[in-house]
Amino acid sequence: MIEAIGLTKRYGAKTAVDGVSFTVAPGKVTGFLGPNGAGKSTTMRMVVGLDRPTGGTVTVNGRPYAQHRSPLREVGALLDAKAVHTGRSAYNHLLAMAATHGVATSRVTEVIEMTGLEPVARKRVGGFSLGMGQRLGIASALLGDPRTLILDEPVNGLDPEGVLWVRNLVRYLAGEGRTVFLSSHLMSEMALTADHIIVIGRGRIIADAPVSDIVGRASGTTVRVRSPHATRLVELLSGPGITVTSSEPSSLEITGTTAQAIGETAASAQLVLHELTPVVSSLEDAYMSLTQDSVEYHSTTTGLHPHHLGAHAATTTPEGLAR
Ligand SMILES: Nc1ncnc2c1ncn2[C@@H]1O[C@H](COP(=O)(O)OP(=O)(O)OP(=O)(O)O)[C@@H](O)[C@H]1O
Repeated sequence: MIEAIGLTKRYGAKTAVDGVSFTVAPGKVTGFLGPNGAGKSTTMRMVVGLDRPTGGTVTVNGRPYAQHRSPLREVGALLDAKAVHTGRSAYNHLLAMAATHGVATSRVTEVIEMTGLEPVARKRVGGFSLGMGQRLGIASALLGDPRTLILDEPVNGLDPEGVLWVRNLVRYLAGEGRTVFLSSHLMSEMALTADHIIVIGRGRIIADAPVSDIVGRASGTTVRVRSPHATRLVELLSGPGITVTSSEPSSLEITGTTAQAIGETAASAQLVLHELTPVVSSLEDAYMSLTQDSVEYHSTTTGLHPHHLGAHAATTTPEGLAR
């Protein structure tokens, strides 16, 4: 269990994490999602005492990380896979960690097997690929058989097989009742891996809900309509909370009402419709609409769908999704 209350981190004038409060519960995988620079790593570093909060508190299994007698057994963390730059072999690196933390030598062999590192276990870590480095980082995190796992972008640099392996591993660990907190900037990956998602943008929590809720609340809010009488239909539909965007004259994207209401309005005015489609958002869509205001640096190829750009005033606001 991880509990943050009003957690804040400022670097000079820059507020990296801005008064966030959240709970990461045991027995499930909680995804920590946000665009680059949102504050994920800083938050995770504060959880394990690597960064000192400017304000607020964070505890792991009921205590601040530093107050645990054997922290490695409480919390396993993968924070920067590239941090291990050593001439030692993976086996010796893990052995040294085990020795300094009172972990049995047999556990080293166990985590090497669990993470598929056997073929390279005797090789110098300095020469590892990013993927192998990630596996070693995860092996280190698992070494103390901790109740809580914190993994910062664990699938970075992994091939599809590696991504699948991480997904199965974290689901397995959560299934054993452990607390699993992992960050990513990829909603698609989180959708397949996490049970619960906390979304952070510009240092603030913008959503904290089960995966199904996040999609559910964002979906069904847009209806695609094609009609030769689009202009008349827009006049009839206009009202508070309704937003209409149009990429071509006969085609509309309408938010703030339902397909049923639009169909009835059209029928009573005898307007022909060529299409009436509720657009169910994918998780990626939900994420984009949640974070579109909180991306630090927009590029011109953000992958935003045109309707997101137009549907800015949609009724589903980030605040509306936050708990
Ligand atoms: N040591 C530091 N000094 C100054 N600013 C920092 C420092 N560490 C982080 N920041 C800033 O704080 C903000 C949050 O950074 P953080 O690394 O926590 O984000 P992130 O969500 O993990 O992003 P990424 O996925 O890019 O790592 C960013 O604007 C970053 O530039």
